[in-house]
Amino acid sequence: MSKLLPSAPALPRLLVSVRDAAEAGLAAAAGADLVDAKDPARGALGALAPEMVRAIVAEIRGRALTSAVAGEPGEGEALARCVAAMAGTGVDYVKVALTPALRAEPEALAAAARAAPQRLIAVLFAEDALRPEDPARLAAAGFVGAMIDTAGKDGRRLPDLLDVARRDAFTQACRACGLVSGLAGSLRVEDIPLLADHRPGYLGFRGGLCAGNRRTDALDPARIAAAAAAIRALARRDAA
Ligand SMILES: O=C[C@H](O)COP(=O)(O)O
Repeated sequence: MSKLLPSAPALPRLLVSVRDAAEAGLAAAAGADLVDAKDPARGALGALAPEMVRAIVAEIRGRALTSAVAGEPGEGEALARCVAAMAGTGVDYVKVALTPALRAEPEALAAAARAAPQRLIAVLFAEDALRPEDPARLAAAGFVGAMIDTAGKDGRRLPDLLDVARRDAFTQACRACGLVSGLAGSLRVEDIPLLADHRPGYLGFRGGLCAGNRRTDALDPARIAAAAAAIRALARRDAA
């Protein structure tokens, strides 16, 4: 497994959010490319305690890439602090939510990127205004990736909140400045072919891979395997 996520892969990688080491092992064994540490009981970007993230990294032992959520800091100083705390756990990538106001603060963004060099991914929410200049600003500040997720977790999925043109504009803008892009937001396995057409770096899942589609329930290894198989099937579709 390469240590780096490519910004323009032929096929998207599969990100699965996990809440503990047991789920991390299960997700990697079932086919997750990127095991993402997150507390689903604490909203869209709930951070786990650093000790739990260390346990997840230890469980994975290089079988997959790892990422961890550093939360949703509201202002510049807290941003770098949250990022630094998660970067110290040894994860491959740190994900942090950026409000529209924070996205317009170049110094705070650069300080955050310095706290996790070559490892920081911005999370933008589909409910907020997405500005065409966001990816280039993030790349200039030193971020390596940007993803869109949904904040509300109210049953609406990413395709309900962001139309094809806006999803495509986002992934294209990321590729143009060398950022890894991610798409997530209450996705289901059946969304994979549609969203893969935008050529994102990865597709992110939690609820859609849990029993009953409830993100606070346990991950279902059969659903993770089905998502991994759906991504592999894209290669056959594209070759046909
Ligand atoms: O980072 C990706 C996610 O954890 C998405 O969660 P969700 O599928 O429950 O919206």
